[in-house]
Amino acid sequence: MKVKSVDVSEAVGMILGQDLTRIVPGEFKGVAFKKGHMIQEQDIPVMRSMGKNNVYVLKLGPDEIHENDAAATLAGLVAGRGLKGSEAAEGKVELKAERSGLLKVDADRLTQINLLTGVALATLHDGVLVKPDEVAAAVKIIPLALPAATLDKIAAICSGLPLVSVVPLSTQKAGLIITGNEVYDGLIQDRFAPVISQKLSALGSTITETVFLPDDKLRIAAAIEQLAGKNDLVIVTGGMSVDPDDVTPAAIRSTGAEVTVYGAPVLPGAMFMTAYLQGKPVLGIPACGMYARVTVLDVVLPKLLAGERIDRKYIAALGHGGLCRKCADGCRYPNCSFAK
Ligand SMILES: Nc1nc2c(c(=O)[nH]1)N[C@H]1C(S)=C(S)[C@@H](COP(=O)(O)OP(=O)(O)OC[C@H]3O[C@@H](n4cnc5c(N)ncnc54)[C@H](O)[C@@H]3O)O[C@H]1N2
Ligand code: MOO
Repeated sequence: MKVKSVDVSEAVGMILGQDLTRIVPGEFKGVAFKKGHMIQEQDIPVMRSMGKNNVYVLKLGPDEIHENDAAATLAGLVAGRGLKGSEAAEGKVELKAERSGLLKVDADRLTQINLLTGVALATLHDGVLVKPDEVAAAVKIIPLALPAATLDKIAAICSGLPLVSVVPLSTQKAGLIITGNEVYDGLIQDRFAPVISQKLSALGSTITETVFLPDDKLRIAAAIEQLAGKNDLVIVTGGMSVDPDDVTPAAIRSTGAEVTVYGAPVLPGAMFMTAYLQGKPVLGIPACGMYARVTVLDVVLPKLLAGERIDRKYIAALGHGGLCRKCADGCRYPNCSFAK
């Protein structure tokens, strides 16, 4: 990168090599044009009014890319579907969500890119829900000009596979089974159904049918099979722990469903179960899902609705951050460390 002095009238399209300060007594003193700015036609009279008839410009070498061009290229390489890039300015491009959905980030390749000198790529956490127009990631080029070879390395890391994307949630029908002798017999009023219904509808899905059953393994299993036949998803609440009356895990198993997880390193929600009955998810939700503001269900549901399989490895990885802080001054989830 070389610096040379040119007449401002010849500087259009060239890159300014220094900050230009403008002073209007009593009104303004500050940087009018920043180093790295690509000089535009309309800048010329302003520069002349500042007494600048000649300016220093940067001449990029054949293997150097201006920060804005490099940022735009980097953004294009890393962004997958559901994201749109802003105009590059000061070496930065923001990637905004085009729609609401689940943010997917490949954290390993993200680190590989950030290990390269001169580039910075920051994202929200993998697995968070984003709203339309929310900034989900930002790329920044650190020097004024980036070696072209760095972009080649990034292209190789991305190799056509986007690193960040937004996956829309599908609208699903769910069947709900509320277990518990005390609820079934009317000794206490059900408090679970409204909570599950609200959590699903907040994500655009619905409960089509709610069935109340005592702690009876065979009856719960039969209801699971029946509801799985009519819905995309079955949710069973209560009876998930270790008391003699806690028969929900055994009922789910007895349908022949493949249990991928029983026991999650997420508190609240440790006694959670995920199983698949003929490909349809069956979720066992422990009683904490009824009173705790946020549990493992809030973490898993968006993922499920984005079409992902809930397997043991995914649940095991939630352990790092899986402990809720139970903030005394009010819950801020999802803007906190829980299950990130
Ligand atoms: N010895 C152990 N005790 C407990 C364990 C354990 O591992 N060992 N786990 C604890 C954890 S963690 C949780 S969470 C709960 C899990 O509870 P369950 O899913 O088995 O829930 P239940 O025993 O069926 O009920 C507990 C409590 O909640 C009331 N309940 C249940 N469903 C409803 C409903 N639909 N509406 C209103 N209230 C409901 C129920 O009446 C009980 O009072 O277990 C811990 N204990
Ligand atoms: O399933 Mo209980 O999981 O942690 O409160």
